[in-house]
Amino acid sequence: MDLSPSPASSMSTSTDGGLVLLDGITKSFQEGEHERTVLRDLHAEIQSGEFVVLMGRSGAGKSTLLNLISGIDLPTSGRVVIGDTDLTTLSETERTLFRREHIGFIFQSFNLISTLTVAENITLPLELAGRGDDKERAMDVLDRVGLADRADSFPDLLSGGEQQRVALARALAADPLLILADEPTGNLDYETGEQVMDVLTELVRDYGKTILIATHDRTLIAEADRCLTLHGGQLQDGVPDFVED
Ligand SMILES: Nc1ncnc2c1ncn2[C@@H]1O[C@H](COP(=O)(O)OP(=O)(O)OP(=O)(O)O)[C@@H](O)[C@H]1O
Repeated sequence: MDLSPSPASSMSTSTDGGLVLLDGITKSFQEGEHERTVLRDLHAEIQSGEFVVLMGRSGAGKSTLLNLISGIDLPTSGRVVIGDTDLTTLSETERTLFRREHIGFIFQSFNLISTLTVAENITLPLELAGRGDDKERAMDVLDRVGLADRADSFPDLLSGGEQQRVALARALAADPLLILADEPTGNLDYETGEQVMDVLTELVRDYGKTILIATHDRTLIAEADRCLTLHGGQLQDGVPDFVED
């Protein structure tokens, strides 16, 4: 497989337009002598351009699933196919390269590098993906999240909401086809979380991105094309009928 950097838009989707295919995913963790199965023969497909919200009780396996889709972790069995690439056939290094090029990940805890400026936090992943030190691109996405004037600041000087907006800019900068967000507003107060989600929703729509967001925030369901709920190790279409923890 050729993993050399290429425009993300060149990645083809499977013949029926599916961008993400989860085919019989089972994920178990060893806990001492016991094996704990979190995901069990899970099947799902996400189409290119879809905005999907992932819900489920605490401990249902949302982070586990996002880690499998991003190739950070591997399933115990089953296939994770992104476009025409089966991540389960790649080495760890190949999965890292694939992730840099095609997937933007937004974490609950922002995960910015405190010793780099805001702009450098955005250009570093671009450099790692072989796209050079693209300051113009960094300034463009920073402008879109309303933080162009903070480009030379260090992340610790920014508020939580501002730091998460930088993380959104970083996720979008490499022009990935797929964005994964793991409770992106979990560390923010309600109002700031709403502002960050407004920016994220607008950018995802404007840039035509496919996004899967794990969240407990039911207000996001109205923004989404589809809601998937993790329950009993499997994905169900629709809104959870239980009260979230
Ligand atoms: N590396 C690991 N080793 C062992 N168990 C793990 C590991 N990662 C996750 N788990 C277990 O898998 C289950 C699902 O965890 P996960 O973090 O995916 O849930 P979640 O739905 O994201 O929860 P929350 O909404 O609280 O963030 C939990 O019981 C957790 O303890």
